Amino acid sequence: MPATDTVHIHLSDDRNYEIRIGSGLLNEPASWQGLPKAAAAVIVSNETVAPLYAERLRERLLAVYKRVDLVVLPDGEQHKGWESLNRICDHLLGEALDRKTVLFALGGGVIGDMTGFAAAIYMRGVPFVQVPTTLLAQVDSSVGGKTAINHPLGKNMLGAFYQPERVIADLDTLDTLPDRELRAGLAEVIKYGPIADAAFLCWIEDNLDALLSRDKAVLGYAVRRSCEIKADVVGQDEKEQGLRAILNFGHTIGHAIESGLGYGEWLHGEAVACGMVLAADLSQRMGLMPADFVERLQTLIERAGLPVKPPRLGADRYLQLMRVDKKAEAGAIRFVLIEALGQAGLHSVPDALIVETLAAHGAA
Ligand SMILES: NC(=O)c1ccc[n+]([C@@H]2O[C@H](COP(=O)([O-])OP(=O)(O)OC[C@H]3O[C@@H](n4cnc5c(N)ncnc54)[C@H](O)[C@@H]3O)[C@@H](O)[C@H]2O)c1
Ligand SMILES: O=C(O)C(=O)C[C@@H](O)[C@H](O)[C@H](O)COP(=O)(O)O
Ligand SMILES: [Zn+2]
Repeated sequence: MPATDTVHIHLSDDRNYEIRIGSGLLNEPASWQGLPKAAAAVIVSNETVAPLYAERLRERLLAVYKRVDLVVLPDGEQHKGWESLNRICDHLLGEALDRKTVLFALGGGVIGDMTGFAAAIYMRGVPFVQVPTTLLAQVDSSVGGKTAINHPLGKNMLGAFYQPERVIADLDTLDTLPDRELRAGLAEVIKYGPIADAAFLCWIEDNLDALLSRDKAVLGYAVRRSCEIKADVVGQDEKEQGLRAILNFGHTIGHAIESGLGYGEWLHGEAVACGMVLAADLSQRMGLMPADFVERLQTLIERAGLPVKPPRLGADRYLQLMRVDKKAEAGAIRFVLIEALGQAGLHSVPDALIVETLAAHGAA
């Protein structure tokens, strides 16, 4: 049996679940035992991931379920919308699959978010399991139950909070991940340092080269520590009434970049990386953090091969895009700012200061 790290996420009403992390977990029969009983399972994946891992997963699931279907969606952030969601629902309804059917999201965050949303709405809710195959999905999107699709006017604007039954993060699936996607995943790993764990930020700085060269033990620790931090935050504030917003550090500008450019041109992790640099700068301009913090974070993000210079969409366009951010209230844009290393909070920022910051970074 492969070495497995298990992180527990504690939620109200006995909805706790496990995040299992390790090499070879896809092949491990125990990964798929003890899930809700059902006649059928459906693997949802995409054109890139399905040929790599779907057959292996299907074989394992056939030991548990009489029937295992596969729905293969087109690949890409631009396909995280109604059409793909309908494809999943069309299959479930077309095959008359019952409300016990278990969905398995096999892929990155795009597949995970859409499969979770389909699970939330099909017959008002069927169980689902996250099988994340990107670094980003293993450290972030598979955990915590945010499910969604994009709308042309805003990122993740249609969705539900709906928790998976279990998360199975097989580190071996990262072997086939393109370098650009690995770096994008590192953006969300880096995020956890400034918002929640100063020591983890130092660890990332010290281990960045090993992460980039895909040292399995180092990657495993990054996944585990990230999941621990996220599980702790989500356990305290599942539906983002307050604390959970810290996980959105870098996302106010990040999401504006993604939707402003049309989904898919910048990867989510790339947009978040750049958004974190600007949010760090805003933290300084608001008098919360010293200038050397901004330099430190920017240096790390650059070392990770991630972008730090935002696209020049113009200040008005950025403001327009950010006013539909889910954290905005009564038209006021709110940012997650760093208050001390390892501590963050939600702050209203005057438009003039946002414009000044955008201009300083060549975005306006
Ligand atoms: N729900 C959440 O809490 C949460 C958190 C962070 C991000 N997200 C969402 O996640 C999405 C980004 O996720 P992502 O970065 O995983 O992108 P992604 O799902 O688009 O996957 C990235 C690319 O890698 C490919 N891929 C996946 N696994 C692979 C593997 N093992 N080998 C080779 N190729 C592989 C995919 O086909 C895709 O081309 C965004 O939509 C973002 O909004 C959600
Ligand atoms: O889990 C969360 O909460 C997060 O904010 C994690 C983010 O990395 C993620 O991109 C999330 O989907 C953004 O949430 P949204 O509510 O701003 O759409
Ligand atoms: Zn994110």
